[in-house]
Amino acid sequence: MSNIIGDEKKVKLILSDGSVFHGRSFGYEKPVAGEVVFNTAMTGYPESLTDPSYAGQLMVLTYPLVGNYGVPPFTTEPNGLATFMESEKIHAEAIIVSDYSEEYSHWNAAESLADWLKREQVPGITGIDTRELTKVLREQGVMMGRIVFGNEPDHLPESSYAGINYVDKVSCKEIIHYAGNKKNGYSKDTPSTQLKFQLSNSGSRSKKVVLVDCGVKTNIIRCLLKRNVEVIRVPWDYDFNELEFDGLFISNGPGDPDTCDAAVQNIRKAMQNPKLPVFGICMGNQLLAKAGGAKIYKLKYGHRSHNQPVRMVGTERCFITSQNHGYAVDNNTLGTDWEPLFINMNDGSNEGIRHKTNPWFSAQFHPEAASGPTDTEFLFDKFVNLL
Ligand SMILES: NC(=O)CC[C@H](N)C(=O)O
Repeated sequence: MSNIIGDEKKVKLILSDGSVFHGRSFGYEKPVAGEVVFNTAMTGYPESLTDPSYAGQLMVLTYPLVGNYGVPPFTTEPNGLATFMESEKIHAEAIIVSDYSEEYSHWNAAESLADWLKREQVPGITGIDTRELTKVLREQGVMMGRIVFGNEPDHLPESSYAGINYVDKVSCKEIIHYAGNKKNGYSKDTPSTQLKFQLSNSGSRSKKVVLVDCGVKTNIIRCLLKRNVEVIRVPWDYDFNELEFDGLFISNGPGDPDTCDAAVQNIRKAMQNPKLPVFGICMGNQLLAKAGGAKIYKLKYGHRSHNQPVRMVGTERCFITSQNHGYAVDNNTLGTDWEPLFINMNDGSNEGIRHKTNPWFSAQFHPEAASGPTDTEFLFDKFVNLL
């Protein structure tokens, strides 16, 4: 076996404030730049790397040991969805870890993280003091960074994150239909969740949901399909209003929601029907809020982890949630017809909104998890029950 440490090339992470972190390469070697963000989850690197919401970002994992359970095989279900990944490829620009483990062991592992990164041409760097790096990002806020190999010059072309429409880069390019899947079983709504909307009919025809694909994670589609709805996945800027459908879902997606005006206009048009059920997740929360007239701002260092506590407004119910976002809805700009649905218990920021009378709601966190806790999956039941 080759000595991976011996073969590793020296590599530098250079932050836009001038700080430099030295490490070693274990993935593909090409210089990259992106927004440096940290994720404090202890597991889930295959899901996070393939989450399209990480496009344009260099992902720092604060959990020190990474790679020890390898990477699952890339297989697809009959409907074309990836079985174990959140999309068909790695979307993060790079992964930055403290202690990469070349040795791996897991019943479902097909290859090492290093081999996967090399095949997908994504850099991975190890030996980085990720505690120190995270302290810098927490104190100064997220910033741009570059990864430079060996003796290459320190300067890559200028790059930025804000203002770039990453959604357009990762959204599907044409409409994709998925039939609902009765077989997987439809879990009934939890009566105790206290998120009450009037239930509409529950006829036998399977309901159609338009899914605005801003960079949708596989498990969101799966969570809808297993509740036996038909999903019509449309490109982020497609005007779906001419289609025949029973509910609107707005997906997660990378980057700055202020670059997604076309989607906001289409959502606003759909909201002319006050009875249409609408549910959004993450970027979907931000776009629904924008369609309702609210404003978005950028958090200092975002929420990326498996243990973000949120409280359902008007109740004492708290949930531990999976999150990945850098922007947030400004609660103070919500119109009088809207109210916060969830609040983050660490920093008080918005974690979801609801309309006071119409069946429109959204979550800033990820009820579909993948990876992370599944405690809020009942929100899909709420949505499907409204159809
Ligand atoms: N996961 C997401 O949908 C991210 C939403 C948005 N791009 C943000 O960073 O805030």
